Amino acid sequence: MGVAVMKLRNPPVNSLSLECLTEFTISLEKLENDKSIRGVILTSECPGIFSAGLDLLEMYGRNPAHYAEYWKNVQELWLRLYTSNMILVSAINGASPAGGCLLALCCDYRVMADNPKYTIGLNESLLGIVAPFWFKDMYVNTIGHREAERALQLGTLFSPAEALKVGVVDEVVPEDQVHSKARSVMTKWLAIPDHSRQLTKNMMRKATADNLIKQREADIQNFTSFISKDSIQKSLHMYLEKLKQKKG
Ligand SMILES: CC/C=C\C/C=C\CCCC/C=C/C(=O)SCCNC(=O)CCNC(=O)[C@H](O)C(C)(C)COP(=O)(O)OP(=O)(O)OC[C@H]1O[C@@H](n2cnc3c(N)ncnc32)[C@H](O)[C@@H]1OP(=O)(O)O
Repeated sequence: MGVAVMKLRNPPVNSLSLECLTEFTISLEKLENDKSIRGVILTSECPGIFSAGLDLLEMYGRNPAHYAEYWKNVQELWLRLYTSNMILVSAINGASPAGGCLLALCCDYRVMADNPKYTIGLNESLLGIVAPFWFKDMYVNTIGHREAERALQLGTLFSPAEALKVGVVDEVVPEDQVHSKARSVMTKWLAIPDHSRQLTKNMMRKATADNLIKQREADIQNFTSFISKDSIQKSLHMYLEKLKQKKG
């Protein structure tokens, strides 16, 4: 039926390394250029994790040129996903913090597994970093200004039930039904003529995408100088240590 399934596979936690981001963007571009493909189901092959978000090791202990290159690729993936002409449905089969949530928010419809261990949200503030304006814009577009304001400040990671209530996801289903539900949602969306759906999607999303396009270079510079600060590097170090200690 012209639907591709993209499975994130970067064990152990599907963090979005530079290599992973680049491969993702290229795969997406290929699908976009393949006229037989009208929809993509985005999911994960890592058990219990949709995506741990941006790779913290790409943002810690590197040089400014690396940060700039990394951020350019994060922007590129976001622009491609958010403005895709294809129907994107995410089958969220695991934890989805920060950049993981961003991937899901780019989709036209989000189905999440009903497992309270899985959480989703833009938790950047908990790491001592700040979600950039275009993450924020997409959050506001999805859940409204008040909910986004609160969730961004608190770095809230929502359980599936909470995410459904606030509108971060569109549907919560038993874990073993996430993929079948994503497929049935896709079937419904495929019934809409592409041209009218695409023009409508473009009308809804263009201003948000253009907001980044017109200041991409400044955004890269902001990110690079922010992430290079000693205080921010210290916060990231502490967060990485906390992740390590969780194990021991
Ligand atoms: C003024 C403003 C201007 C510009 C903008 C400026 C700022 C920048 C904004 C940047 C936006 C950032 C977006 C992000 O996505 S940041 C990443 C946020 N992600 C997280 O907080 C998730 C952290 N991870 C977890 O919570 C857990 O790992 C998870 C995903 C729930 C899985 O748990 P579990 O199965 O128990 O696995 P472990 O925790 O044991 O992890 C295994 C292994 O993976 C490492 N790891 C986890 N997450 C990441 C990651 N995101 N990047 C890199 N590495 C990660 C973890 O440390 C373990 O490593 P080890 O070596 O110990 O095996």
